[in-house]
Amino acid sequence: MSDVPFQPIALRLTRSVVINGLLAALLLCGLVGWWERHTALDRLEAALRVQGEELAHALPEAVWQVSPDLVQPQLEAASKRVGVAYLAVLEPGGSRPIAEVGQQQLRGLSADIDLPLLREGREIGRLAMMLDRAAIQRSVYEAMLKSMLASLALIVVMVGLVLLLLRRHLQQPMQALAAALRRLEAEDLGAHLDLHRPPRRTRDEIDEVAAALSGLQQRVLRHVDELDARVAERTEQLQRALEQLKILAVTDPLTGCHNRLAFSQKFPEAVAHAQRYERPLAVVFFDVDRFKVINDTHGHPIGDRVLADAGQLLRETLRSSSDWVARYGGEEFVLVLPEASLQQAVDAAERLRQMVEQDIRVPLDGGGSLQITASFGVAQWQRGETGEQLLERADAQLYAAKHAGRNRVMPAVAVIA
Ligand SMILES: Nc1nc2c(ncn2[C@@H]2O[C@H](COP(=O)(O)OP(=O)(O)OP(=O)(O)O)[C@@H](O)[C@H]2O)c(=O)[nH]1
Repeated sequence: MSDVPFQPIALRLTRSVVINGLLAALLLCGLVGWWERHTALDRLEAALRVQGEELAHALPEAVWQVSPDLVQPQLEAASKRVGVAYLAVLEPGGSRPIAEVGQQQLRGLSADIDLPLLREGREIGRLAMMLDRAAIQRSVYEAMLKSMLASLALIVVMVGLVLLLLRRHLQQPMQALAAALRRLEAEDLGAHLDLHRPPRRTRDEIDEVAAALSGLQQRVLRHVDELDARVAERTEQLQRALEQLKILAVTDPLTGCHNRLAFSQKFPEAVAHAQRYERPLAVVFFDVDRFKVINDTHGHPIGDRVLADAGQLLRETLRSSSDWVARYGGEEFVLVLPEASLQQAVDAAERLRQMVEQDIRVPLDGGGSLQITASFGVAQWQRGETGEQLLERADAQLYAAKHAGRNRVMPAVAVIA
């Protein structure tokens, strides 16, 4: 749309007013001229006839006195009238002129106006008048031309006036409206739509358009506000859901401990930290004793409850915020204790062993409750050791604890490299 050249509406309207006005004026002048041409000749002829009659009334006295000095001036005065080609006073009944003005066109022709000159009811001569039709037509055309020029001048004045009014009442307010709309930017849709029009008692279409645009502006603003609020609300919901998802992705749903995925991400970091800063790191394997028997005897729901209680106990009993626990698989958990010496890890495992034995009581359907025990394998990270090797050593200690009768803590002895 912006490729199309701009043309002010006032200019377009003015041009079409000028063209159509000129065409209308030409048509009007043509019609008037045509009408004038037909009637003006008749009117002029009638006027000349009246003048001839007045002359025929005034002349008899001078003719009677046979006084050409009196007749001639009257004929000359009358011949000055436009359209008179020839004027003559003729002898009564004859064609011989007593006095005449103009070219002698009467020879062999009959006069256009032929009036008797009467004295006391007796004809004492005749007044003959020939009309100059070419002069009459010329005067008609001159009158037409003058009226056309006057119409043209009137049209020019009218067009100028229309142009001024269009500029003031249409072009300028429309330009102000366009400028005000251009000022509305995405960041400031609320900018006031002011056309700076002088105060008036009435409203026009431009006021209507401006009012409609203001209404639209308010509705768009309200809609944008609603959208902003909705987006903010949805963003908050999404963020909460995302947080929840993040937690769920790394959490074992049954026990609330880290899951195997979280372990595989966090454990290498713990080992890398211990290696880089040469800090102590210990791991403790935890496994519920004879868990298969529990499942087989009391059913999987009770087995699940045992695992949930064990997981909760492990999570809540961990010493520092840097310690963490993951469900390694089945009924097996692994505790990762950064900054813990072997002894500290053994002490923690022993404390947990006692708590499992004393505190976990899973109520049974038939009455009473189920008491459990757990075995622990403990190992401390040694310089140069990989995470897998550390886990293998702790797992081996768990196996040893099981083998030694369960419900005990078995620490790994340091391996001399
Ligand atoms: N209820 C329940 N049972 C599970 C779950 N994961 C693994 N198990 C069961 O845990 C049992 C593990 O048994 P085993 O590996 O033989 O070990 P155990 O019976 O505890 O014997 P020890 O470890 O030698 O004391 C199997 O019967 C698995 O089916 C679980 O999420 N819920």
